[in-house]
Amino acid sequence: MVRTYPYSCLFMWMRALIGFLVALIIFGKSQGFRSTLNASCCLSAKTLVSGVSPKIIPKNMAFIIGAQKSGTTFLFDELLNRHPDIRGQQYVKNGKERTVKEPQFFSFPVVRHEQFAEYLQLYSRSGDPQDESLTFVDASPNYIYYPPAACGVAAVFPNARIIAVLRDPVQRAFSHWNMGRIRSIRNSDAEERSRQDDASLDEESATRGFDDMVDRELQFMRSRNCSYEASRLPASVPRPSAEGTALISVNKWELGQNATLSNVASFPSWNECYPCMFHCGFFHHLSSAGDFFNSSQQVQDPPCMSHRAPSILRRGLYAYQLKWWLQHFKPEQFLVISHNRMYEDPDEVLEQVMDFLGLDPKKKRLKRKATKNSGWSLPKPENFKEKYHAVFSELYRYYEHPNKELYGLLASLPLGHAWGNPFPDRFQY
Ligand SMILES: Nc1ncnc2c1ncn2[C@@H]1O[C@H](COP(=O)(O)OS(=O)(=O)O)[C@@H](OP(=O)(O)O)[C@H]1O
Repeated sequence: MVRTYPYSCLFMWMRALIGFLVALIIFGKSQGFRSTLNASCCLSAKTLVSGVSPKIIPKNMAFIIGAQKSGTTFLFDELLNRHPDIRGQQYVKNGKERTVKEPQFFSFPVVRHEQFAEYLQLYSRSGDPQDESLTFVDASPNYIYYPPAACGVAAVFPNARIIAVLRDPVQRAFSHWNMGRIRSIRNSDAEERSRQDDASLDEESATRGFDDMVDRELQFMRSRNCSYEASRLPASVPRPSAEGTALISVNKWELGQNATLSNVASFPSWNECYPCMFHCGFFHHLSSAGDFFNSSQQVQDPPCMSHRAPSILRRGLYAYQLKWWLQHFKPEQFLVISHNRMYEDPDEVLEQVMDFLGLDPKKKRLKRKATKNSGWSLPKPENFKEKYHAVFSELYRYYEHPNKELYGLLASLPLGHAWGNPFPDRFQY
């Protein structure tokens, strides 16, 4: 038998249905950012958080996301020194308590909740995660560069404080190359060392000099239309393909309302340019981040490998990396610090960071004279000023446009206040 409804009843139902749909749209709008994130992003909050006791998830997390070689070690060490409510991951080695600066947990898209539990447990060794006066810090300077990190952190710590220290990208690139060079010297055995030219050593490509590394990476970026040079990327240049994997799409955060980003439309986003870092072939087969380092898969996917190494120039393209992070967090969650300012006036910058983190001012430890050169400060090769003079000049020209984009981005956001002067326009020896 077919039931019929009087019009008034039908009207009520329709009203209820419309009300329900409106509520759904409103709710969806407020949640849309996050649900899109979970659906299409590298790391789902549900996967991670399920199976982990909420009691071990810190109430306050802060992330020093980079950039690599920008004084992040100094910043992390000094924060721990200057405020008792700052905590890092803690573990015991050879009977001694140690603090981990760089957990690097969110750099990898393949992580399981067991590993997340382990990540959290190391924090809970240094304090009660539920204690709201404490701030737990993860200072992994490669987070700014790896797209999965932004969505991973947002998925589990949506209220996190994000700190970025940015250094002149040319000096940063050189410091990075120099670190690889020195590591390579330390790692290679004596016989190997005697055969190699000291200045040409590098961890990723053991015999390359700085100029060679720069050339190689520039060519790679240009071949993909992902060098972010204004002269090379007119609006008509086709956007890079997704390399067989789904492009990551997230709704834009409210950034657009205030920001006046000059040419968002003509440049591919950071994750469009390097989508491989999300779903890279070698990541598919691995069950843990640890496996990555040991796996032979690393060499089985050459196109993806070139996304990872070498990357001394790409790591200095801060504007595009920050725009990606800004799609996951509100602008007021960020503090961007100029490396130069931190070097010139470490006390003032550290005060600013502690205030940003909302730490109890009464508990600040007595101001101590900061050691200017703590962290990694490595000997530079002889004759590097003469040897690399031309390439330094070329790089200052190269970064002119990306830096301009960065300054525009910072000026248009409420985080601009922590920023100092623009980067120097020549190499400071
Ligand atoms: N106070 C202060 N202010 C600014 N810069 C400083 C400071 N202390 C150390 N440094 C320099 O920072 C460089 C190391 O950076 P990181 O600690 O971020 O390196 S790492 O990514 O963790 O390897 C490294 O740069 P280079 O010496 O050019 O390699 C350090 O000398």
